[in-house]
Amino acid sequence: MTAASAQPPRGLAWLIGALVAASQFGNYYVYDSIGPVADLLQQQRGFSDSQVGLLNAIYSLPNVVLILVGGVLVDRFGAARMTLWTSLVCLAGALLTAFSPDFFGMAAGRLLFGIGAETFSIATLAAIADYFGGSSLALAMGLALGIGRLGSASADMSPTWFAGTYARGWQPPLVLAAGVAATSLGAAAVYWWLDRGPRRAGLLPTGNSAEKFVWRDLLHFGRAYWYLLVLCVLWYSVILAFRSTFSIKYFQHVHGLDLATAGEMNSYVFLAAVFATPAFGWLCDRLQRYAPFLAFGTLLLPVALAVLALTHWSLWISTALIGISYSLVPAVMWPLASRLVAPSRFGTAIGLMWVIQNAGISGANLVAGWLNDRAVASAANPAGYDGMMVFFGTASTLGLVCALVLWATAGRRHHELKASA
Ligand SMILES: N[C@@H](Cc1c[nH]cn1)C(=O)NCC(=O)O
Repeated sequence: MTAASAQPPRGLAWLIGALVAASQFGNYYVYDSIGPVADLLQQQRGFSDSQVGLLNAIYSLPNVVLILVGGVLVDRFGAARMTLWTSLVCLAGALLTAFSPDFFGMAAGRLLFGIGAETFSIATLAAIADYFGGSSLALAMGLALGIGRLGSASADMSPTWFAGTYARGWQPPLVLAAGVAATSLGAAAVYWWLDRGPRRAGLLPTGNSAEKFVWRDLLHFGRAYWYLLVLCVLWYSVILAFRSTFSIKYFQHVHGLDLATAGEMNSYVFLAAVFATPAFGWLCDRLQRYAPFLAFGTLLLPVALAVLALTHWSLWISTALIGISYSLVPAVMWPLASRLVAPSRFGTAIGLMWVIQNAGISGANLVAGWLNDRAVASAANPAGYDGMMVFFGTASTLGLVCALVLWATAGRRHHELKASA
């Protein structure tokens, strides 16, 4: 992840960026492949909401510990090798999910996928940092994140694009997801192969240069970092448990949409993020204001949930609000994190945030599934979803409080944020 003094050729850097983004597309497609089949899994395999929630929760579960190890491995073995290895693990997980005969096999597949996918995401960030040491770094990261969102949107649109696949039941869509994971592996393999040249030429770090991980480092982060961490946990837990697991079903059962329309509605959030995430990042960099944008993006989430749960307004309104939130918060959060901690601690800081974030996402999926099952939520009993919406509304409002405290205590200007770190 360290910058080399001589840079690889620009053309090669953008080619590697494109390959990494293509690989990230597959990773996010598989991540979001459960939501569109949630209803089919219930109808055809008799899964409960808790079981559906567990299929996404179990993705996050191993990362409660492993993501710190993953970061160290990326530093040790290099981004290219880790991107390749972890995309292989992701493919194995996607195949196991699609072809396993029972729930436990599927859950094991999602577990395996989760083990690969989060470290894969760190490796892709490291890959971009390797090739874009200069001024295009935020743009390149924003673009890779944006293409990843396109993968999420494609998974949600797949009931429309591949209606025949869904008509044949729960399994063919998951086999399709495994196919997408295979293309992700292919892109990672080409990246690994291309990367050998500049690495051997000494234009990139060769790996094996990991700084020793010191637990004491964690205590040196300032107050603002901890507010950001709690905000990260609450906001991602709600947005991922809702948008990636339960929203399609919620739209079907509470707002009367069919599967294809519900998937399409959900996908617009991700589609907006494809373009808006890099654009918002560029804007925040230009204006050098982070905390107010973060507070605004965070505010939109509980507002959108309230609109969904308490009104009969057009679903376009809540979709637009969540779309802006989903684009704005990540575009600001990661650059802001880099301003809150010393550069030498950035990996540790992100690793720690993701450890707790994964615990939160996992817990939110389990709690929401349990609340729905307890209230027997279904198309015949849409009020059964009220508990889940209160839970998500409360958590996202607490996230907003963290964003406001962060803004009030440390966030007037980015240099003040730096001073508070
Ligand atoms: N740790 C990941 C969690 C995630 C998000 N989508 C799939 N997994 C993360 O925070 N990534 C950054 C992001 O905004 O996607």
